[in-house]
Amino acid sequence: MIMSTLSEAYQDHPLHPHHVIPLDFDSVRALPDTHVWPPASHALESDDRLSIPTVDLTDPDAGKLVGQACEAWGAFQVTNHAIPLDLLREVESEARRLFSLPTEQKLKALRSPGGATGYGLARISPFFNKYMWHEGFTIMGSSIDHARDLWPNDYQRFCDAMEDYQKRMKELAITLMHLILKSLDISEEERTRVVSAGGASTALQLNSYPFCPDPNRAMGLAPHTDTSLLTILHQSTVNGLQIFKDGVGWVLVSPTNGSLVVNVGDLLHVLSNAQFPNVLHRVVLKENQQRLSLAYFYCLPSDFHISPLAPLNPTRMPLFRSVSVRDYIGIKAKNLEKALSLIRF
Ligand SMILES: C=C1C[C@]23C[C@@]1(O)CC[C@H]2[C@@]12CCC[C@@](C)(C(=O)O1)[C@H]2[C@@H]3C(=O)O
Ligand SMILES: O=C(O)CCC(=O)C(=O)O
Ligand SMILES: [Fe+2]
Repeated sequence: MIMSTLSEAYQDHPLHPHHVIPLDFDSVRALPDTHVWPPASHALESDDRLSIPTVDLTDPDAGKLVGQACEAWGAFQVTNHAIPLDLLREVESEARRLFSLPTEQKLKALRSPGGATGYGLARISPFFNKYMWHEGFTIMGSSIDHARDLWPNDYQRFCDAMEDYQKRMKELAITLMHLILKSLDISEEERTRVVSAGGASTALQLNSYPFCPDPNRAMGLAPHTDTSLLTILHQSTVNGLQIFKDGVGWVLVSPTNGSLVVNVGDLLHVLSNAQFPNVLHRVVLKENQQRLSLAYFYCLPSDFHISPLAPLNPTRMPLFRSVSVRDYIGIKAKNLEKALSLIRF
């Protein structure tokens, strides 16, 4: 069976170049009005009682703990995940090398309006009337074409690091997906059908939040949910990621050395019949330094039809109609966070 790639699903929804081309961050001395946001509502400092759970993947109870975290928070951190610290450092350093290039050089790898990969603003940009203080670089599989445009004589190091990282992240995503679906009592056959389809449809997003002259009035990444099944996030040492918990508000997710943040995305929310919240999150700029993050999205191919998986807990009635990933991406490209309500019965 030929799985259709995720990038095909974005071709039908081209963005206006204004929503692709980032600001020339090097040349700005003051925050332009186009980038001024109303003050972000305050977030609670996380402490042991009020932070996403941390799960040690070598814990014999890891499956149960991961299931509980998905249900209560739609997010958790993992430790002992077997991703070498050196690899995390290497990829972060290559990402830093990329974003440190002069703007005109980065624009050589600009994402095309209907494209999915390359340098540019976040896809959610058109839904907001102000621009985010953010630049991203999206990779799906090989990064060689864009890397060659950026560094004609020195692209191999970048490509090797990104390839190695995606390979290791895929293994971790598969492990996590099996644990999570098992916690929902999904049969092994059904788990394998979903998880192996996902392997063909992944993306790695390098995020940079450049040094900002007025961080309290800017927005790093506006509140959003990820479209993925799950997202595995590595954040550099700079604070900024916050997640929204119903009844509590915005909670800071502080970077802890070597642990990775896992978010439930829209697709897993649907498969779980809304048992797992697709976590709303944002990035604020509070600190006076550049922030980097690496987000690995484990998705499903665009011809995959998503609907709640049996057995259906807790209601035993499916809450969503079946829709292809391609159609869901189309609905989200037009409606953003209202997309899920449009596929709900
Ligand atoms: C697979 C993907 C998820 C993503 C769109 C993309 O094609 C690659 C970029 C991803 C990203 C990263 C920043 C936040 C986000 C909402 C966005 O605008 O681009 C996500 C997209 C998503 O989850 O829908
Ligand atoms: O930078 C971060 O911490 C979050 C990034 C993110 O939410 C994303 O890439 O979807
Ligand atoms: Fe995100």
